[in-house]
Amino acid sequence: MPDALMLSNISKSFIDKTVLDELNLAVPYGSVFAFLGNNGEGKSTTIRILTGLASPDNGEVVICGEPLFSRHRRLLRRTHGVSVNCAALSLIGGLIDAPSLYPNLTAAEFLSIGCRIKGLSRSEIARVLSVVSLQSSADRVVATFSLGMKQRLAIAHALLGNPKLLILDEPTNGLDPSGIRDIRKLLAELPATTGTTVFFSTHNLDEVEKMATRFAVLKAGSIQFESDITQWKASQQQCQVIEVAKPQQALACLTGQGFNARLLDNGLVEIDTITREQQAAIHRLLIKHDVEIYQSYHKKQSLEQWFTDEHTH
Ligand SMILES: Nc1ncnc2c1ncn2[C@@H]1O[C@H](COP(=O)(O)OP(=O)(O)OP(=O)(O)O)[C@@H](O)[C@H]1O
Repeated sequence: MPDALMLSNISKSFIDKTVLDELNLAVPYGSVFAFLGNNGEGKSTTIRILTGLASPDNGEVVICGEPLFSRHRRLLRRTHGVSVNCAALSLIGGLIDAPSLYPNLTAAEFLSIGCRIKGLSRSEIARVLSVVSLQSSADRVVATFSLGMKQRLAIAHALLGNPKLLILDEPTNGLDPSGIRDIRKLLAELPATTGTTVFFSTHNLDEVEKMATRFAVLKAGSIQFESDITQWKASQQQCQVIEVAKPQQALACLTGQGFNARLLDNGLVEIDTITREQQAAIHRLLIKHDVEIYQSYHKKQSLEQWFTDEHTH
C-alpha cells in the first residue's frame, strides 16, 4: 500500500528566500502525523503546497499513490495559476486557517452546500456530523456555536466525501482547554472511525504527545528529525526524583553506588534510571543509610523540553 502522503525533494523559494529545500517526508496510512517547526520554518507553505494551493518550484507530492501536480491527467486550473490533478485532490480534505462558516445557516444547511459542490448525497451530512459529535446541533444556527463547535463543523466539512487524508494547519489554535480536548479526541480516533489519515501542523507539543502516532520536525527547509511517538518516548532519558531529609548524604550514597545523580536547585535529587529494579534499589539504599524519603516520583522528559533543548537554537 502506498503512503497516504509522500513529499519528494520539495523546494520552494520566495524572491531571495529559500523556505523549503529538498524536503522529503512520508506519512504512513492510518497515522496521526504531527508536523512541527518553529515560527517561519515553512509549515504553512508546505501545507499550502500539499493541498494544491501553491505549487513547489521542484519536487513531487503524491497522495495515496496519485501525483498531485501532474501534466498528464485531467487538470484543474485554479485562478492563482496552480495546476492540480483532480484525482489526487479528491483524496484530500483540508482545513487551513480559521474556518469560514456562514453564521446565519444551520450546520446541516452549511454542509449541504459542500455536498452540492462535491456532488455527494445528503446522507453525508448526518455521517460527518456524527463523526464530529454534532448530530444534535444539526439544526442550530452556526452563529450560536462555540469556537470549538465551529472548528468541529469545519472538520466535518473537510470530511465530506470521506477523504483518505485530512490536512489541518494548527487545528487547535485559539481554542479553550475543553475545545482542544474535543478536537484532540476527534483527530486521534479518525483513522479508526473513518479510515482517514491525519496530517496536522502544530505548536502545541503536549498535544503531539497526547494524540499523534508519528511526528516530524521541519527546520532550515527540510526534515531535521522524524519518529514514531512510542519509539521517541522509549528512547527518552528517564529519571527518579526524590525529596529527602539529607540531600547531600543521599547524593553521596547514590553516586558511591554508581548511580548518575545530581542535586537540583530546589533541593531535590534527580537520578538517571532505566529499570524499575534500579528505582527499587535507590529506595533500598537510602533507607539502609537512614535517609528519610519524603517523596519520590518517576519522570520522563516531555516532548516540549526535548524540542526546546534540541530545536530552538
Ligand atoms: N507568499 C509569500 N511571499 C513571500 N514570503 C513568504 C510567502 N509565504 C511565506 N513566506 C515566508 O516563508 C517563510 C515561511 O513561512 P510559513 O508561513 O510557511 O512558516 P510557518 O512555519 O507556517 O510559520 P508559523 O508557525 O509562524 O505559521 C516565512 O519567512 C514567510 O515570511
